[in-house]
Amino acid sequence: MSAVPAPTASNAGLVIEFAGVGQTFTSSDGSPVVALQDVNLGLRRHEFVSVIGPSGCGKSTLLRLVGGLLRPTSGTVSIFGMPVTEPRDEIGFAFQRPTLLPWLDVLDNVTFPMRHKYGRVDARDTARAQELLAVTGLADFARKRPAELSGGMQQRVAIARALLHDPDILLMDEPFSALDALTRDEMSFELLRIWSERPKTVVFVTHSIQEALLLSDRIVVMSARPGRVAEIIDVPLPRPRNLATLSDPVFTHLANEIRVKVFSRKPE
Ligand SMILES: Nc1ncnc2c1ncn2[C@@H]1O[C@H](COP(=O)(O)OP(=O)(O)OP(=O)(O)O)[C@@H](O)[C@H]1O
Repeated sequence: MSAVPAPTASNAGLVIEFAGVGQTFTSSDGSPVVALQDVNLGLRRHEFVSVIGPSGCGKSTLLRLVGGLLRPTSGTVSIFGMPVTEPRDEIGFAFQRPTLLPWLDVLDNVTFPMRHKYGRVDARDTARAQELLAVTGLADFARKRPAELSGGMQQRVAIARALLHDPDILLMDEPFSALDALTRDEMSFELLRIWSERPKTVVFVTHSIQEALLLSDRIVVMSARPGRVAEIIDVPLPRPRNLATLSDPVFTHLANEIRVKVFSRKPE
């Protein structure tokens, strides 16, 4: 068994750290696809960080690396100072589509990861799932099937499922992109409420500058492929954020600034 290196003084305070990370895939015709190149990035405890950038710049790849679904071709991704070598329990994942099991009701969908992992669901898991359904406004829908819910409600079920084991880290890959604009705003506020009640380090991939600004402490702007960290922008908007945040002059100013940055990053 290989020894796990101890955290170093430089990364001790970081929850997630990318150090010189590169990811090269081999495409179906055998040619290399450099998805990420020399990514250096550190995320602090309970920080909400969004990742934004042109299509194909490696945003999902970043999440898959943190989630242990992929090993970097160069550099190291660490969680709490330990290199990620496989999926870990302290991580929750929410994807673009809710991926619920249609034959299970809402409650059983939320507890499904426990059944899948341990072969059973205990009373504590069920109680926690019910609590999360209450937090996400779905208490009355526990016994409904996914097909009986709206898209926004299904996505909330998926988020409740990702939170079931109260992970320290929540990875979200465009979780609201399939929703209409109103539901999207509503879901953003809902997520902020959950995050403030149960703080965790969140990495949130989005194409929406508005969503990134509304939610984040910092926004990572990626360059077009090969994806690199082009810029990290602090979001000094006060919390709690609400509808008024959207018309804050700082919000408007930053939205314009980020728009220029994202659109000026043409593929190389
Ligand atoms: N398993 C794979 N095999 C080959 N190429 C891959 C693989 N996974 C990703 N890629 C390529 O790596 C690049 C980055 O992909 P990734 O999905 O991370 O980008 P993204 O920024 O999330 O894109 P989008 O915004 O369109 O969702 C793309 O060019 C993609 O085609």
